[in-house]
Amino acid sequence: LKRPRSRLLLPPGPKPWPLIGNILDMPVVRPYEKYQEWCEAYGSDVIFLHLPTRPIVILGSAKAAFDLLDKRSNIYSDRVTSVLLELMEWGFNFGFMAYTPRWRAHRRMFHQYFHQGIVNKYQSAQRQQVRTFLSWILEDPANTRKHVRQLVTSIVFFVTYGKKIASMDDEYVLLAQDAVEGVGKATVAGAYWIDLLPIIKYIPSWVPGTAAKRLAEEYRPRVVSMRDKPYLEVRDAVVSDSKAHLYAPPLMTLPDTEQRKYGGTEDEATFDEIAKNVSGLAYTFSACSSFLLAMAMFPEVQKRAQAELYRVVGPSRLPDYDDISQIPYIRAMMMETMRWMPVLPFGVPHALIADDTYKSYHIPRGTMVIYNKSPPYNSLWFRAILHNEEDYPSPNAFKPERFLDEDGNMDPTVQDPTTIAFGFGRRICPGRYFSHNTLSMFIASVLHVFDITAGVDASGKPIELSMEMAGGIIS
Ligand code: HEM
Repeated sequence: LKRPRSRLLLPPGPKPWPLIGNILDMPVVRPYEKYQEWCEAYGSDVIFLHLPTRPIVILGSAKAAFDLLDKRSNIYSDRVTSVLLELMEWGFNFGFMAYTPRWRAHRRMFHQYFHQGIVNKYQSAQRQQVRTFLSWILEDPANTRKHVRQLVTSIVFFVTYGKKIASMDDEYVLLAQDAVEGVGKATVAGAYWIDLLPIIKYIPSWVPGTAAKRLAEEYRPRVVSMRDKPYLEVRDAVVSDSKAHLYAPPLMTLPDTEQRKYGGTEDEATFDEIAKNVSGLAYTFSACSSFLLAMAMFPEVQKRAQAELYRVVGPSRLPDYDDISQIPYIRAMMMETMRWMPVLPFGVPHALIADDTYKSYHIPRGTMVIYNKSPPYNSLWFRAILHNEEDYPSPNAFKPERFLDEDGNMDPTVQDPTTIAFGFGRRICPGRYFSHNTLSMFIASVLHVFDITAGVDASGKPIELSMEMAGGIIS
């Protein structure tokens, strides 16, 4: 009540109830469908929702997302700290931190290890892990999904801790999988009242209506184990100098440089948390899986890529990074994977640290901003941004050619989907260059040695594939 009211109108949206605002309107299942309905009903790509703790703005077009989250990223880079994620002990991960000096310190340090000029240092580990993965598929193609999960976990653990992951049922793979699953469940905006009414965290979890607390209690031990166990194991090995089981000089244990550099300084705690930051695992898993699905659904694309690989690499060796850089079609396939089935349908919500005005509407400080960029194929958002006919004709088709000119080179006039899929402004994904190297090696290596087709059912009939997503914050 004390805050001065702006004379401008708030963006349109469903009518709020006294006190509880739009709590009851918040969709829990397939929220993007409801968001789409609102945008159509109110004829606006900016929708406003009143919630007791903070308002929410939903952006329904790429233009609105760029205008606010990118061009005004000095005020749109905060995060809404989720009570539920905090209760699950996810607070150490800077992707969830508010726009504070602590976040800045983490981001700066993460950047030192993953910026564009340095990521190629990890290429040999990425290449080695992908090649090992090929042998798993050869032996056991029925478990491809599990192998992909093991691969992406192996790459991150190898680079961070110098550890090899022995099997797809490795404790660390399962821990990471479980912990990330908790994020998916916790982050559907408005799904849990605890984020709307934080007082719920003080109510015992046996009281009806405190499902979120029970969810947090279920996932907390898994998150804590994922965060601390591998880190402590490697740190102990470094301290006791028994590094025999480590295969590489890992990021976090380069004893002469990093440890000594940060030991005893204020940066030590930041470095410790960065070293435990295995974020990005689930994103890469999603992208690799979508790519495999696309290949099974669009065999002609697969054939063209294989022909290109055959031309450049030949039949007697596996592709390397130099080869990949000579094949624009592979680069185009990566872009198409990001566009066709984006990894984070809603991105990660940003929040606003100062009052703002957009399209003559007032957006108050503290508003949480969700950009609804890519839910399933048939929704407005998907068409509007990464599936719009104008930028991407026949948007449901997986067509890497759309990014190439007549001579087969990259066509700079086509909007690069990675400018959207990795987020915006000061919060843009800092792991994008690293992920690019993983994904390009994955695509080239898998296609060079395998044909990807749908599996068969019990009667031997090919399984029908569709591009429907399983839901949650990560596709
Ligand atoms: C296909 C793979 C990936 C995709 C599509 C992706 C996408 C994203 C998106 C959309 C965001 C949120 C940006 C925003 O708030 O606007 C993000 C944040 C982040 N990503 Fe990625 N990512 C991928 C892989 C990775 C990898 C491999 C790593 C780690 C090496 C990583 C580390 C992070 C971190 C630390 C953040 C939080 C940044 C912050 O809040 O300041 N990501 N990512």
